[in-house]
Amino acid sequence: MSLRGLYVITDGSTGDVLLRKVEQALLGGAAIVQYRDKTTDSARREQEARALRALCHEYNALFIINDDVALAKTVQADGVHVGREDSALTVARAALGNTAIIGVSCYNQLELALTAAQHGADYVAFGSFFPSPTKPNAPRATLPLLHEARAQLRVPICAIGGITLATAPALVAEGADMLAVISDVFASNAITQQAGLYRNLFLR
Ligand SMILES: Cc1ncc(COP(=O)(O)OP(=O)(O)O)c(N)n1
Ligand SMILES: Cc1ncsc1CCOP(=O)(O)O
Ligand SMILES: [Mg+2]
Repeated sequence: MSLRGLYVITDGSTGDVLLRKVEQALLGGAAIVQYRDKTTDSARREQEARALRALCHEYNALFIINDDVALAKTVQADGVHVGREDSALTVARAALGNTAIIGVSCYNQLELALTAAQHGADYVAFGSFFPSPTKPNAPRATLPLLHEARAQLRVPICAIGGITLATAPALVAEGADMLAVISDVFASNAITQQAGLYRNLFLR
């Protein structure tokens, strides 16, 4: 299990639909799954997180929780993803320990990524690279930023935001280790096939 490949992020589906969609993405070769649920339904969130963890591990994929360090700890997720509105990296690390994977959003700021890497982030994420149907107001990152980040950083780099199969190859060519995708995988009516096309970008 490595920090490379297709990184799918759940789309707000719940229950059986959520599990079915994620399993389809795993069948297509998703390497990492992030549970992103912005609701406050803590009982459902915990139940879904436990089920997703088990499913991901069946497929040898990593399971990451968005935002919620406490939930990541409760369900023994592989890690957590935090942004500027969330727990600080140091707080997440103290809660989850050294073996947890902690990813940090760096938007379009290389300085944030250099600091995160220095403080022990396991990966950094830049984006949104393209207009995102999921998060239309996200800050915009550019391919030259990604190029410069690749030159300066040794930690794995994740690209996110409005990614499609048309734009994905350029991100990989500029040094993205992971492509984080919501809509272009989960809004597809052939999720497994779509995930497989992303997975193929990482074969070497
Ligand atoms: C892999 C990955 N990269 C970036 C984000 C965005 O995180 P954040 O800025 O905290 O925004 P929300 O996703 O919490 O709305 C992410 N979730 N995953
Ligand atoms: C969470 C997040 N952060 C920046 S863009 C984004 C959403 C990505 O979703 P999509 O792949 O549908 O653009
Ligand atoms: Mg967040």
